[in-house]
Amino acid sequence: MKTAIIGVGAMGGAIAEGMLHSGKVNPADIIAANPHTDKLWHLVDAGVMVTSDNKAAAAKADVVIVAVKPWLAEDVMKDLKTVMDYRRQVLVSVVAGVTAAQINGWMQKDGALPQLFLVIPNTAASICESMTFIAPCNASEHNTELIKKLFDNIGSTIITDERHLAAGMVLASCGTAFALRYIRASAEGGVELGFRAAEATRIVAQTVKGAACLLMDSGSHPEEEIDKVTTAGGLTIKGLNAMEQAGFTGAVIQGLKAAGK
Ligand SMILES: NC(=O)C1=CN([C@@H]2O[C@H](COP(=O)(O)OP(=O)(O)OC[C@H]3O[C@@H](n4cnc5c(N)ncnc54)[C@H](O)[C@@H]3O)[C@@H](O)[C@H]2O)C=CC1
Ligand SMILES: O=C(O)[C@@H]1CCC=N1
Repeated sequence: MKTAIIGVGAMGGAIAEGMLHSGKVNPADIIAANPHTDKLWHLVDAGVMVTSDNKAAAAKADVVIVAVKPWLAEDVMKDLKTVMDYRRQVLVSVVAGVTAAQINGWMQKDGALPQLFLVIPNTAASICESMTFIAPCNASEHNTELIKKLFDNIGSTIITDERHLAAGMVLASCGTAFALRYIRASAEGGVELGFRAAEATRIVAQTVKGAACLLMDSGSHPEEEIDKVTTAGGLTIKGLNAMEQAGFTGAVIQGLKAAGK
């Protein structure tokens, strides 16, 4: 199965990197299309076909993933429509905020619509740790299974509907930046406590990874694991209470809601 990635920037690039990293996708089955191919030589070296011609890339693929900025999506997709065969090809849009209705309006061809998937991954796709949301729109069960398998290669997937994509994106795609900002804040505190910046960042990153793994391995509630850390009258509870007094939980929820508007 050949996959074309149209737009190989932060997100499209992470998908390509992840597919390579997984070892489960043959590099020769990936076609990467970007107007500027000069930054994509590492993909060429890995065996990926790279081109600046979107239509040539799409024509060769079974799955066409569009990963351009939202304001370019209409022109890019209308251009792809001229070469896509909806009987054998599937369209995947990772373009945030562009709806199935909009895409169907652009892609409708002689009364036919493409089998469409709205997909929201995150940049951890590059190391096969994405949390990816997949919303099938006029797609068969067979193709839904196929697209799920493709994105399972680069992390964890949830099949959902279009209504839930925005919330998923805020939690998991924007959420990558939010989690990293916590790490940066904590590392800055670590420097004040006496660690060098790089050392503090490594310590906090490992701590956050460990905390996430505790939840994922045990399925326990965060508060259950927090209870194991907070000694009565101890240090942790003083830290947690000071953070809450400064509005920690409220600030996180406000940030999520602002991003989701
Ligand atoms: N960055 C993220 O964490 C996430 C991004 N998205 C969505 O992915 C899409 C891409 O975002 P980023 O990768 O962050 O942007 P980006 O700017 O890093 O990448 C876009 C790429 O498209 C290329 N491009 C520009 N014009 C093109 C054309 N006519 N044909 C083909 N390629 C073209 C650019 O050269 C660039 O490499 C956006 O729609 C965004 O909403 C979705 C989920 C997460
Ligand atoms: O910030 C953005 O608009 C895009 C969508 C999710 C992550 N990056």
